[in-house]
Amino acid sequence: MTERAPIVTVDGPSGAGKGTICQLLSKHLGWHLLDSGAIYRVLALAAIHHDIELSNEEALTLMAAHLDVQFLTNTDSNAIKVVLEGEDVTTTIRSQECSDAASKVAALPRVREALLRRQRAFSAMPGLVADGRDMGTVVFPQAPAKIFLTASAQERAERRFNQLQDKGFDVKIDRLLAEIIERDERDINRSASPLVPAEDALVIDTSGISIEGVLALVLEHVNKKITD
Ligand SMILES: Nc1ncnc2c1ncn2[C@@H]1O[C@H](COP(=O)(O)OP(=O)(O)OP(=O)(O)O)[C@@H](O)[C@H]1O
Ligand SMILES: Nc1ccn([C@@H]2O[C@H](COP(=O)(O)O)[C@@H](O)[C@H]2O)c(=O)n1
Repeated sequence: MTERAPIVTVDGPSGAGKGTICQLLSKHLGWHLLDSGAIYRVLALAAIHHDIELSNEEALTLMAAHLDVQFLTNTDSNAIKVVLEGEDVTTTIRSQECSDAASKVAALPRVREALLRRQRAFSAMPGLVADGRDMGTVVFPQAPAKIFLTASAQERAERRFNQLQDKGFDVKIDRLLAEIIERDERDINRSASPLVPAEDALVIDTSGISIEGVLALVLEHVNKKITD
């Protein structure tokens, strides 16, 4: 019988620290990493490139099933390089336009359905750390360790502000806060796979906790559920 890879799911709203924690955790454990948000971002970018309306569920579902995308992991840092139709789009998909477009295509039920198999294919030995909105509820409901990271919208906007300022972008905190609230509302209120903690998830409010502090809490839970 083939052994099932252990899975840790990390869900939560934008800016809660999922990507940061998942990269550190996957490196620490030596496990694979799924950045499911990047899949929705890539699909949104492909739609923009091919002039497909972000509400055209039929065309987007077809595109989702045939998307020519590669996720290449840097073995030193576990950072992921994203290649769409032969082009490195790692930075492009992080733009505000792609964030907004991704949350629009992600609200379409058939698009989500079409991406399920692609996401589940990331599960492989020795294990998987899966980052997203519905990893613990829909994509990997059988995962033994589930985490839901959150923080106040104000704190998440401030984190994003610092992140973008460090990269040299001219950003306004009020605009970032409004965008975070708008994206939260769309993710929480959609009918398909809404953003909600799995019943068996450990919810961690990371407001005022350092990245190292959050990682320690996550590792404690993972050790209890999986590696102990
Ligand atoms: N606990 C924390 N304390 C302070 N800053 C943090 C913390 N966690 C993450 N950050 C910082 O917040 C920013 C956003 O974090 P990250 O990209 O990991 O969030 P995310 O939940 O993956 O967001 P998204 O879903 O939009 O991709 C980064 O600059 C990161 O360094
Ligand atoms: N499992 C997921 C992951 C992401 N989304 C949607 O994609 C948007 C971008 O995700 P990031 O994590 O990269 O910020 C996000 O706002 C969600 O709308 C999703 O629905 N399910």
